[in-house]
Amino acid sequence: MSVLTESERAAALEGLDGWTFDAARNGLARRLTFGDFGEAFAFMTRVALAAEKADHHPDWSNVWNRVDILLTTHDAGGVTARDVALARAIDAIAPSLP
Ligand SMILES: C[C@H](O)[C@H](O)[C@H]1CNC2=NC(N)=NC(=O)C2=N1
Repeated sequence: MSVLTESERAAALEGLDGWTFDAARNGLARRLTFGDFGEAFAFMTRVALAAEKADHHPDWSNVWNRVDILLTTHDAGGVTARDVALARAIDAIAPSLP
């Protein structure tokens, strides 16, 4: 899996919801805020299942109702189509939460 070019990455970002490119960490970043910890963790559980199924995993952290996600492909050293696919899956999960 090869790292996307700058223009491929920019095009991918246009189709995503609330993601930016974090140049310092070389990944796609999104922060989500929920009503409380339970909602945040329910979201993380669903993302974890999708990530495991795809064998592609987020770098992320959670503080109470906030989840910070960074998607990068460690094996390739940057953003690949696998990160874009996982970002899409996360976007599909996020709005379906109560
Ligand atoms: C062996 C296995 O396919 C790899 O280690 C996978 C697992 N999940 C992964 N997740 C991410 N984000 N990057 C990877 O390079 C990666 N590699």
